[in-house]
Amino acid sequence: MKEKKHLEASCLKLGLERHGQPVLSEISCTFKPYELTAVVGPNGAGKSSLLQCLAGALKPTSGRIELDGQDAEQVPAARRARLSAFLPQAEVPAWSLSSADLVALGLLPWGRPADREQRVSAALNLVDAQQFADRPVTQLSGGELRRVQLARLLVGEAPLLIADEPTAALDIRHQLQLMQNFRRQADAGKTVVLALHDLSLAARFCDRVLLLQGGQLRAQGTAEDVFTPALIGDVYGVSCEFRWRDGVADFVPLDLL
Ligand SMILES: Nc1ncnc2c1ncn2[C@@H]1O[C@H](COP(=O)(O)OP(=O)(O)OP(=O)(O)O)[C@@H](O)[C@H]1O
Repeated sequence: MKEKKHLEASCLKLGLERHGQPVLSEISCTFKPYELTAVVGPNGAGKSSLLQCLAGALKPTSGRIELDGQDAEQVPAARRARLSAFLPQAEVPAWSLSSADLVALGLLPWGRPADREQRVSAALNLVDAQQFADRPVTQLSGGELRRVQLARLLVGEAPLLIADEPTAALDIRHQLQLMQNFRRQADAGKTVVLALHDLSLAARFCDRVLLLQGGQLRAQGTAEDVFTPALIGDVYGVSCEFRWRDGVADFVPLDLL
């Protein structure tokens, strides 16, 4: 089957229960090609659960995910693996693979492409991790390992990229580099969905923001729509300011409410 360059993913009244507790309720939203979407919200709001449903790692309890209008549950697993690439929030390597071999796992849905080594090397370059290529992943620092895992996400050709808190372990240079990478991926036509805690990075790089609270979609829209002191103050329980300059927002949390 012809590989897709672009993919639209939708959640239709998505609901999820974990251990009998509702953690997502009636979430309806669409992720489009050329768009970088940030999923934000307090701890436990349901960001990871939503991303896991989108990636096919969790099965919704109600509602559904559609990929270009087709019910995702009807898409064969091998095909779904070529449509979306997913980086979970925390992933501890179980084996002592080299970084290059870990990155190459991101190419598995496409078999063993002839230019595998060049692709792995290019992906490691994207995250400034080429110097770790031969190093066992068990001998990397937390942020170095995260960059190698990000290279695994970026090495393939999936039109939908999903990453859960990709910047969390990274220093500021590598956070900026990574967000620029994701921006370029979206500008080239990919559908990019990131769970983020850093509201300034979300405002600066993302086209759309989904704000979750208690498993519900509290707001969605542009950063200007969603990042108001009243709404963010209410959802996170902090007084705050957004200082906008040329489309760049500095988010300043001021005090607990
Ligand atoms: N493996 C699990 N089993 C049962 N409940 C879970 C599991 N993982 C998460 N939960 C619950 O699901 C809800 C949503 O969690 P989720 O991890 O999706 O939130 P989150 O917004 O990603 O949070 P954080 O910002 O802390 O990563 C929480 O109430 C959490 O306690």
